[in-house]
Amino acid sequence: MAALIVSSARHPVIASGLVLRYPEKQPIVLVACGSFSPVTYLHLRMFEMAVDYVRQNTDFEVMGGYMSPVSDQYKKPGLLSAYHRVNMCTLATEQTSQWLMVDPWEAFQSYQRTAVVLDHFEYEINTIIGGAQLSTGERRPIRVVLLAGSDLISTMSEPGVWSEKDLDHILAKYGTFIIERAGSDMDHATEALARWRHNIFLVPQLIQNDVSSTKVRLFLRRGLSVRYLLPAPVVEYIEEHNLYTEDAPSHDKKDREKERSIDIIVMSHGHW
Ligand SMILES: Nc1ncnc2c1ncn2[C@@H]1O[C@H](COP(=O)(O)OP(=O)(O)OP(=O)(O)O)[C@@H](O)[C@H]1O
Ligand SMILES: NC(=O)c1ccc[n+]([C@@H]2O[C@H](COP(=O)(O)O)[C@@H](O)[C@H]2O)c1
Repeated sequence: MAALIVSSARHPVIASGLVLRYPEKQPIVLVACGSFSPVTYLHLRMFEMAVDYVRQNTDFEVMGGYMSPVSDQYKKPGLLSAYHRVNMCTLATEQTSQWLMVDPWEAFQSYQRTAVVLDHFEYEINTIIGGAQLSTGERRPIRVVLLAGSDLISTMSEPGVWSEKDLDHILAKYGTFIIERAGSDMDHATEALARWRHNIFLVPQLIQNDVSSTKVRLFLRRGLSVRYLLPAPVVEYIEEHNLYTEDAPSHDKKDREKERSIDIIVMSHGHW
């Protein structure tokens, strides 16, 4: 499918046929699903944290990392058009990394559940590309693994957000690396998911950083600088296209609370 072929053109590992460097390891790719409105350094850091965790604690080898921006039909408050979100993710990955990519397949169509998105990656990487290649020429399937923050995983215990069938499909077949997120308790996030424990890897955030897209959007609306919170080409893209200046306040209670708390901090420092 075009999505991955486009990405592979600039990806040395995929361009060379996804060659497994350590044959004794199990090859994996990391897939992060989300709004990325806009992409922040924390989104990129999630992948680096997962790779450090993989090296130190597992027998996996990470062959690549993908961001998969959600479709416009997700209709989350503050969700800019897929066109701009994919462009920003592309700038962020192309200019900062050799192994991170954006796959636009999910973004430019109707809303797709995460289980379906992971199946798409599984098909593209194993059926179309043929998985990983060993130096002997032998091929080995690559496991697709979901990469997510603990706030997203905690929604897996909320009624009505994920179907039981999808949860089993995602956690039994693929598994997940969960990145600790400030304000979202990891134990709470996973307590209802114990039956898939063997496929859930908890990655602690050793340097606390709670940058979020909601905060970045709020800063932009208030005319505050977001430099050094996002990759410079993304900041320039936002300025050039005058994005997020008229972002509507969120309808979501949790997001409104986040915005209010930032407003209080900013006002107490006398910015307006
Ligand atoms: N600061 C962070 N720490 C850990 N995980 C994060 C952080 N920011 C985003 N993520 C994770 O990145 C993925 C994509 O998130 P998404 O774009 O929906 O981010 P968000 O920053 O929470 O957005 P918004 O603020 O618009 O709700 C999710 O799995 C989310 O949990
Ligand atoms: N049932 C599902 O497949 C399901 C439920 C909630 C969120 N998600 C995904 O999680 C990602 C992030 O969502 P939020 O930005 O709402 O946290 C999105 O890609 C969304 O599609 C999937």
